[in-house]
Amino acid sequence: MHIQVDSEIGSLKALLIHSPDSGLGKVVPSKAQDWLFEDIVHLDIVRSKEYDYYLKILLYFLDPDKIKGKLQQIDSPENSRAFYKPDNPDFHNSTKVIELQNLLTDILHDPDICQKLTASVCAIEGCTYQLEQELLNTSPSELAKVFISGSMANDNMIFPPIPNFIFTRDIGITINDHILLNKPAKKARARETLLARYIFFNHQLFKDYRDKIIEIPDTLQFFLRPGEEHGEKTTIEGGDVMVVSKDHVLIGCSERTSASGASEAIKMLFERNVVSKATVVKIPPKRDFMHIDTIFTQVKRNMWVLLGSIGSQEQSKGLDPIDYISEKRNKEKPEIIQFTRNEIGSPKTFSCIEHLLDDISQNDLKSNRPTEFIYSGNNIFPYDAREQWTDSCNLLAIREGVVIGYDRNDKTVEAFKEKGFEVIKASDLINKFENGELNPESIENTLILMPSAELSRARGGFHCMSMPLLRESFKR
Ligand SMILES: NC(=[NH2+])NCCC[C@H](N)C(=O)O
Repeated sequence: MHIQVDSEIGSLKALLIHSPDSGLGKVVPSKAQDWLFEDIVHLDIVRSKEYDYYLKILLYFLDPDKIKGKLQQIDSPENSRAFYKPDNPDFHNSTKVIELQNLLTDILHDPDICQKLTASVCAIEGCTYQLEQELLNTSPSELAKVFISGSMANDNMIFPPIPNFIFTRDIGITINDHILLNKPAKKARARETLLARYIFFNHQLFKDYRDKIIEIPDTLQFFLRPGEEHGEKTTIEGGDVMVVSKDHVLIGCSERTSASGASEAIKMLFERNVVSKATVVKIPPKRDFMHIDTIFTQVKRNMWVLLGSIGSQEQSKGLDPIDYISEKRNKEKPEIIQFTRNEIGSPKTFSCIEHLLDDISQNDLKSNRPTEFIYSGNNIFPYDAREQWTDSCNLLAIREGVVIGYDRNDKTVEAFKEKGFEVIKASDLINKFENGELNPESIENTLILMPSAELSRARGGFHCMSMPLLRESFKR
């Protein structure tokens, strides 16, 4: 396995994903908020009417042999979605679109690892010794399901599910040939981190990269502080880390990534020579902005989608006295601080997000065209905020100019069309691929729309639902 990601938009060649497991269908309303869902989702619809399309699109672009010309067969009712079920013998088993659950199953075949991981999971979930023994007698593929869904084969819930495991972006980030593991802010995501750590350090796939995995330790001061709740934990989640060029990484300081998390990450990336420039984007610690990738992502070397209220627009003062009296307008303004490896002591600042993104497009990526911005909800209130909440700004670039997003963000879609983008529903695109009318190589400047009514309730988009491992090197 070759691992290398040096941009947000180079052609995607391999990624880690996790398809919605039965745990998503066990979120209860009283725990939805604690488990970081705002609502409960309908599992069957999330899978067969929504996520399966994501998988088909990914396979068509990354691993077409698995799917091309075979869809009628794959999707025929008598196959009951076997192709999409990780534990089924007819699972697609792509080595480009890689399912985390299967990597977990693989490592659990090693008795030593199985024992250690079972003990660790039982420790963090407070299981009895007897339950631990029972789990040790469970087959690797079943055990992987239990660790992820929290339920035994007989459907008994033994610990909470980890429904956010579908957001593979957040568990780790590939930065060039290194993998930065997360340190989650929320308890609901702790087991995901444990499983991911075991996978990256033990799976054969990553065996050449073990000394390139970066883990962020807690600071000593943290555990010496009195009390149970620590406001200033060292935390970092993948949605806050963006590799915008081979030398430059953005790190959000947000509800999920603390100042010390960002600072430790920068120090380690500089020490190991992974990048030479790191920019911290400090955003308000709000639920709807949980990570920086919920408010902006990249579409092309000179094009970005973002939420206008955190950009320059809102800050410009007009002829209304309130602009000068009220502080409110500036509250959402991010603070942007850029460090370079050799001059940490003299950071540079940017006055607004557009200036930073423009600098990246022009100077890091050497775009020879003016930088353009597409705004959530076409920058019209209240659609800007509504559509950001349903991930209008959280797009996954399959390659430069070809991005995947939700079908529910109508005004943002209009904004894309105004910039000359083709907009096509995933199901139509797949049909056109199947009947030969279109082929993945020739698609450009396109926004692919995924069905989203249920999936969007999980509060993340396709940028969150992907952890790129390999992108074609970005040519400047
Ligand atoms: N990179 C992201 N924006 N991830 C979104 C994660 C959504 C998830 N429900 C959470 O709150 O943790």
